[in-house]
Amino acid sequence: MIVGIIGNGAIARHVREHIASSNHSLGAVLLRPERRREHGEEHGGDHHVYSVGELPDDLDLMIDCAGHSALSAYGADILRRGTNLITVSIGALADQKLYDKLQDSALQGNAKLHLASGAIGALDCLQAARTGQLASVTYVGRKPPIGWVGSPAEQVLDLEAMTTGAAVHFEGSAREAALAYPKNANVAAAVALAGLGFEKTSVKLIADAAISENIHEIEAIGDFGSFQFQIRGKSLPDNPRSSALAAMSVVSKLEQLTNPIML
Ligand SMILES: NC(=O)C1=CN([C@@H]2O[C@H](COP(=O)(O)OP(=O)(O)OC[C@H]3O[C@@H](n4cnc5c(N)ncnc54)[C@H](OP(=O)(O)O)[C@@H]3O)[C@@H](O)[C@H]2O)C=CC1
Ligand SMILES: O=C([O-])CC(=O)C(=O)O
Repeated sequence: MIVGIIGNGAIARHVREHIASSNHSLGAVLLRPERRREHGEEHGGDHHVYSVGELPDDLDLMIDCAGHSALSAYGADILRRGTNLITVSIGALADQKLYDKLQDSALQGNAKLHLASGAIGALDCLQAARTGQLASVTYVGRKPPIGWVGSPAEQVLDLEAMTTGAAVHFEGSAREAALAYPKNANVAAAVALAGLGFEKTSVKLIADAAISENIHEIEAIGDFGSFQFQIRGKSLPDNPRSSALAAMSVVSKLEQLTNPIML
């Protein structure tokens, strides 16, 4: 496939490395229009483009690795032009207007928006469990203080001074979490979409000085029984906020779309 990527950050770089060593080829890297000045006007060997209109016609797939504002800015136009899109910015779907717009655009363009599972697992279990009755789903996201820098946690905690202990800085619904923490609570949105929805999924976010990994936990109870899931994810070397598994889940989704037999 000829694949385009939105963004040039930690997740995007991981995905680009995979594409470079696969049978796929990179067709475009979509960056903010402001970046055009830094890179010059030409579309050099880096495949840089600065708007959806500049994307090549022969793209088979776009991958959003750039966060909520990018999905909001480009997602609908990409889907409307008939290009399938993988996104890791799942929390953006907590905005119901954006959700509806993306859905309408996908239908108009006969394209699909594929959600990468991100930094969490067990979403298949939740999806199956919700076809029976799900009584409750709670998600707890725990990161070292540095993982919350730039988030609303800074308004209630002195993250830099936090060298011991753990502190809850958010408790509420998955919708509130996903909208307030666009770089940190995409997992809350994934859990909500797989299970009980944005309102009924309870979320707790914790800064924990005693850990070095991003720990995500789900507890679900329903007609199926109950499960507890915990993952201790290493962060990407160039972004302590983002788990490596989130980038790997994008690669996995790309493979799912191309392999003839896939779980
Ligand atoms: N589903 C999940 O479990 C997870 C999801 N995520 C999501 O993935 C996003 C990216 O993570 P990561 O790669 O670690 O972040 P980085 O900060 O390393 O990179 C973000 C990249 O996106 C670009 N970007 C941001 N906004 C726009 C925009 N409006 N248009 C074009 N480019 C844009 C940035 O460009 P510039 O330098 O110009 O700003 C930068 O290249 C996170 O913000 C988060 O929302 C992250 C981790 C887990
Ligand atoms: O990468 C992670 O560990 C989780 C994350 O940032 C998110 O949910 O947005």
